[in-house]
Amino acid sequence: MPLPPLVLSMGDPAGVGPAITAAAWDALKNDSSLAFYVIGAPDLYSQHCPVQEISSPEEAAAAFGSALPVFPIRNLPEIAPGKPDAAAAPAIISAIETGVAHVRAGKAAGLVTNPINKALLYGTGFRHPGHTEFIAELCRSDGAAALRPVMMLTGGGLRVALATIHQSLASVPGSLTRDSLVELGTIVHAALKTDFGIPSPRIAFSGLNPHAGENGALGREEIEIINPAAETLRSRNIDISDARPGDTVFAEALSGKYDAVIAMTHDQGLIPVKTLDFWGGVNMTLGLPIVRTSPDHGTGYDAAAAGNPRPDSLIAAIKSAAMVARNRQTQ
Ligand SMILES: NC(=O)c1ccc[n+]([C@@H]2O[C@H](COP(=O)([O-])OP(=O)(O)OC[C@H]3O[C@@H](n4cnc5c(N)ncnc54)[C@H](O)[C@@H]3O)[C@@H](O)[C@H]2O)c1
Ligand SMILES: N[C@H](C(=O)O)[C@H](O)COP(=O)(O)O
Repeated sequence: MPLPPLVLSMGDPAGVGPAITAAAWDALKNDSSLAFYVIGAPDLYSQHCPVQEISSPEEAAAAFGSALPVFPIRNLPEIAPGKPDAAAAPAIISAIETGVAHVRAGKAAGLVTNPINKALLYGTGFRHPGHTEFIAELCRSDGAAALRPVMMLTGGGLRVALATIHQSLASVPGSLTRDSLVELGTIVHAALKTDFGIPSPRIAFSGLNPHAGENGALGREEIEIINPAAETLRSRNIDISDARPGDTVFAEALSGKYDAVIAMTHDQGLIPVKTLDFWGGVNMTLGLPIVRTSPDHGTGYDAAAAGNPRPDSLIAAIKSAAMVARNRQTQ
């Protein structure tokens, strides 16, 4: 059965989002299997490419070959590229909310988010650390327990999931628990099978401390938290390593030993992916009932102001969302 189109959220209108969305449409417009529409203000896109306003997602597929389908947002003040403005915050948030609602209603196959400036949104009272946590909250059904969203970055031959996401480095050791790592390993294992089609995934835990703690001499989180979590997961038939040294585990994964690495901190996990493949990197959220991906870069205000920012990572995110949606459909 053909899937519905993907939906893109506008992101920060002063960032690279509008230009890379138009450029991605231009690159993909002849491939109906990657059809998408964007929720945003039509004027943001019409300066870059032909645009067709749509009043429902069902109109997107027919329009896609000749114009960028735009599901319009009307409450956006005029914004110049490279000049962030907090007045755009309600429209930025509403584009994400509407995108999630469309996917949950089955009108779109997955959500691809354009970058937002987190500090700008925090300043207007936005209380979620990023898309990842906000979208998990939007996906929570009334009265249900909170979902555990998992950030995974792919690129450069790596898949890297994060044990901790948007939090200070100082708070990381205190928030690592055995139960939380068991839950995380279970979600990553299920996603590798379902979303990536890997029948028998092999996963590595990275250590937190240098040399994975050097038998406890350089830190005890490996002995007391990470390795016991790995043991529990192995007892449930999940192929996962004890904590591997963080400086070599990514080279081991690149050599083919692991299908994914679980990193303990945001930068430990994202530095290898963004360094190896900034333009092909994709950020995706595992553990949700909807498909969600994003480029691996941020708002890139300087690139937006200079004009012609690169759409490569957004294109990779669109292709990844389509792949995951297809894989989920065939389960
Ligand atoms: N998915 C997201 O929403 C997301 C992801 C990462 C960062 N951010 C946000 O982005 C903001 C800026 O973060 P940052 O400066 O650390 O990272 P950034 O990715 O925006 O910029 C890093 C460098 O890459 C360049 N760049 C980024 N995208 C580009 C593109 N498409 N074409 C050409 N050059 C590009 C920038 O000009 C800059 O030199 C922060 O507010 C952060 O919260 C959002
Ligand atoms: N941590 C991500 C990165 O650095 O690429 C980024 O901030 C995006 O996070 P959300 O998808 O939660 O907005």
